[in-house]
Formats: sequence, structure tokens, C-alpha cells
Amino acid sequence: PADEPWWTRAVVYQIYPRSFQDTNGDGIGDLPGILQRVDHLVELGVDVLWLSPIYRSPQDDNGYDISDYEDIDPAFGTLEDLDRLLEALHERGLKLVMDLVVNHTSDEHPWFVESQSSTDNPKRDWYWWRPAREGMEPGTPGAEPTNWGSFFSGPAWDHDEATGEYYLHLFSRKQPDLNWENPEVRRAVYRMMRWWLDRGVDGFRMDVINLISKTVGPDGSLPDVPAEDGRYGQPGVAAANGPRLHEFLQEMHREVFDGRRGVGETPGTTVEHGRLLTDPARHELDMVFTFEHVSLDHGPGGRFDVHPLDLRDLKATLGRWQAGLAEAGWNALYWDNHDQPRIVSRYGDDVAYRRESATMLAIVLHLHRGTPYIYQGEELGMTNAHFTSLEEYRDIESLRWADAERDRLSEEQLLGCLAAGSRDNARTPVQWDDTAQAGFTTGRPWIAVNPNHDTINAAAERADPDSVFHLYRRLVALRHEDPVVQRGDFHLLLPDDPHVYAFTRTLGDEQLLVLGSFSSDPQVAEVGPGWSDASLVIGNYTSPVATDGDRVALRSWEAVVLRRT
Ligand SMILES: O=C(CO)[C@@H](O)[C@H](O)[C@H](O)CO[C@H]1O[C@H](CO)[C@@H](O)[C@H](O)[C@H]1O
Ligand SMILES: [Ca+2]
Repeated sequence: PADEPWWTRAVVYQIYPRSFQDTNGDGIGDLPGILQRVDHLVELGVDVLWLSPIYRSPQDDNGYDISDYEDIDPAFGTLEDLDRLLEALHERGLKLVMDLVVNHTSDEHPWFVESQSSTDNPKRDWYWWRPAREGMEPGTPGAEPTNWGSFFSGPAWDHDEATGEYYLHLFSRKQPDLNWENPEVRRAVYRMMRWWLDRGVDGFRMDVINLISKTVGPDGSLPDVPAEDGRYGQPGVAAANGPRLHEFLQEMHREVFDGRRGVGETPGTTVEHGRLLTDPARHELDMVFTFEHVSLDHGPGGRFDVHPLDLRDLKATLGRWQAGLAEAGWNALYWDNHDQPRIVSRYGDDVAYRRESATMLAIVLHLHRGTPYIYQGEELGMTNAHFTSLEEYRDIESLRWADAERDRLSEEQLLGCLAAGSRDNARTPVQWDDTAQAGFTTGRPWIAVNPNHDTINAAAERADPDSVFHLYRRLVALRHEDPVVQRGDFHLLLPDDPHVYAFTRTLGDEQLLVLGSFSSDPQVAEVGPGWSDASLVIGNYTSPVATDGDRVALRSWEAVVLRRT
């Protein structure tokens, strides 16, 4: 019904501009390249384009370190190029969502340059400056104001020789955190957001937005966090979901949003938080990205310490978020993005069953209740990079982790951990065809093209009616047409089955049964009575699925959606 928000029927496509399409042969994707490929988005049928950062930036973290929020980095193009893209998207009924990175700026942003210049500069309090720990020699390990660790390994504080104080950076030292306690900072951010909305942008994806409110003591002190002796604390602990987060987001909503929207990236957020953040009655965010389901194969060592997934954990986690936001709030559904290894290699089988497992994972995700996100290349079934040398890696998080672990692990062990957990797995150029550089560039790509582009590429996928690409087109069309897919209640089945993901979606007297096998071996799903004469909605095998009474037999990595009324 018309009063349902548009995004309950929408599908979002994420582009990582550096790796999408290069048009000037410098090996770096750019805005004219996205314009050139807009018809790929139209053919897929998606409704919204989310662009990872394209702002002026020293590219220390590939654009998530911004030095000018109101200009485009020359590597990606110009403001005019963006206006042309915006116009082309709007003409085709698509919306554009920009990446909003305001937990931190680049250390080359004029705000920080000023703030760093002297302790009494009017912008000193725009960032987090603190003296060394009591009685410790400034600049020596352990003298940092708190024991907070950075997401990119090492301490979250850097000592500034010139002014003798430390500044906070939860990510790289070239990404100093903004001090949102300072109302001037908030006003400057809201003014910048309105500038982009006035330019026609339709909304924002907000980077680590739940880290903007730090836990500050009444005297302005910042607390240490639990940590093993001599080691830095878990990154973000004293910043995640801080005391003033909801206040800041409600203020932002009042100051900025008049109907245009925002999705928040919120690492370390619980279901309870998710509901508070996305309950429309609270006027904060429209949906959030949670991280629980993409951390289930992480061992104690985090993302580079990868362990086999237990499907029961995945079902329990996604099931909890579905149930938790059923009454109020809304989920953002994703497997892939520019920070995660590709799901077909991670939870699927990218060797013997790439098409089957990629399409099964797509069907299972897109039939959940929420707004699905497709990350560039996911619709082609692109796999992890499978790099074989350290030289091939580019990602600051991976390189700093390898540096920190070099004495503890052998080169072979380092390569194994990086191959499984690195963000670069998601950042290899999009594979458009089977030519030398996969049609991405006529030059030398900034990161290596995956050699499997000879068989895995858009041209081949488009030519094969049973391909991953055409399955995604059908899923997007289903989301647009089917109210049960859009709004049906979610109910998990078979929670203890270690191989089959099963659930129903119900709206009125219409019900869908969704089954996905996470196994190469044949599986049987006990689905109970009443499905034997159900109709097929979508499946990833061309020949019909075998139902006999209350049992459905699933072939390798098979997924099927049945409907009964
Ligand atoms: O998962 C993570 C922690 O290990 C990181 O990959 C990631 O840093 C975190 O999810 C937050 O990501 C966002 O902010 C970062 C800092 O801006 C940027 O590097 C990521 O690309 C962005 O998605
Ligand atoms: Ca280029």
C-alpha cells in the first residue's frame, strides 16, 4: 500500500568507484565509467545507487579519509561529472545515495590542519586532543591517553610533536576522529549534508555512524577499556553506541532530512540498538547495517582468523534481527560490500558449485524482510581474489595487520589469513568481459584483475539465461511485484538443521516457503504438510524440485521458493 515507505520495495546497488569502470586508462575507476555502465544497473532493475566515497581525499583508506567534502577527487572526476551521473540516474528513475564519512576526516582536511596548528586554535576542540598519560614520557608506547586500539592495528592515538599532545583516530592516523560533542562540528556537518541534498542527492549511507558519541567522563576524561596486559583494547569499544548517539541522530534528522533518507553503518550494534535506531517514530535512521552475520566465521583473532561457518549460528543471528525489527524498524540485508570477502567464496563454494551456491545465497538473502543491497560483482558471482603474494594487497587494514603480525606468523600463514579475510577480496576490478583487463581499463589496474575473469564476467553471464546475473534480475523483479516478499512476516523453520536454511514469509492468507541448502550433498527438508501442491516462485535449478508430502529433496546448494494460499 502507498503508505509503505518506498525502500520496502527497493533494491540498492553499491559501487566502489575505484574498481568499477575506468575510462581514461589510469587504471582507476571513475565517474564517467559509472555513467557508461548505467544501463547495467537498469537491466538489473535496481532502484538506488550507493556510491562509496568519491570526495577529494589523499586516499589513505581509499576515500574514507576526506579532505574536502564538497569537491570530487580528480582521480574520480569533477562535480560536473557527478551532476551528469545524477541526471542520468534520475531520468531512469534511480536514486543516488552518497557515502557520508563524518566520524572522522582526513588529517589533510583544513579543519584538522587548523586544529593541529596550536593548542589554542579555535578548531582545537573540533577533534579529540589529550595530553600523555600521567607520569609517562610522551611519544613512548603506553603513554597514550587511553589504551584504545585502532581498527587498523596499533594504538588509536598519535602523538603530535609540535603541540606535544595526542589526537584520537579509531582508524588510520590519517583519519582523526571529529569531536561531535562540539556543536560547531555538528552544525558544519549538517550544513554540508544540506549542500549535497540541495544538489539533488537522495540520501546518505553513514559510515560508522554509531561511533560518533564517545563515552566521556564528567571531567572530560576518556576511560581505558578492558584489555590484556600491554595490549591495546578492542577497537571502538568506548565509542560504539555512546551516550549521546540518539540525541545527535535526532538532531541531524531535524536539521537535515525533509523526507530524504539515511542508512547507518553500525558495527557492534545489537538488535535492541537496531530497533531504537530505525524505529520511524524516533526519527533517527531508516535502516542499519549490522555486522553479526558477517563475523560468524571470525575466530578470536578477528577477520584474519577465519573458521568454518556453523549454519545454525547464521540462522539464529539473522532470525533474531528479523524478529527484533518485525514490529518497528527495518533491516538492511547484505552479504557483500567493499569491507567483506565475497560471500560465494566465504559461505558458498566458488570452485565446484559457484553458480549454484551464489544463486542460493542470493535467494535466501533477498527473501528476508528488509532492503537488499547488491555489491558490484556479486550479481556476476565474482569470487575472492585468491592473491598469492603480499605485493598484490593494497588495503591499509590488511597491510597494517600484516605488519603487526610479521614476527609472529610465517609468510605462508600471513598469505593464508589475508586470502581468507582481506577487504581486497571485494576490491578487484569488476569483470565486464574476458579481455586482458576484463574490460575494466586499457591501462594498468590499481589492483590486479582476478584471472578467473576469462569465464566469470558480465558478457558471459548476460549470454547465459541460467546465470547468476539473470537470477538477480528475477529477484529484483520479485521484490518490486510481490507484497509478501516486501512485507510478509518472517518465521524461521528447522533452526537446528546444520545444512538447510528454511523459513516462511506470510502476508494474510498467502505464504511463501524459502529453502536453501548450504551443502554439496543432497539434503531433505522436513517442511510439514501442505506444500506438495504449492507453486514454484523461484529456484536455482531449471528442473522442478522434488517434494513428496512433508519433505522436500534438495540438490547441491539448491534454493527454492514455493507459494501457497
Ligand atoms: O570490519 C571492520 C573492522 O575490522 C572494518 O572493515 C571496517 O573498518 C568497519 O566495518 C567500518 O567500515 C567503514 O569505515 C572505515 C573507516 O572509514 C572504512 O575503512 C570502511 O571501508 C568503511 O566501510
Ligand atoms: Ca580512471
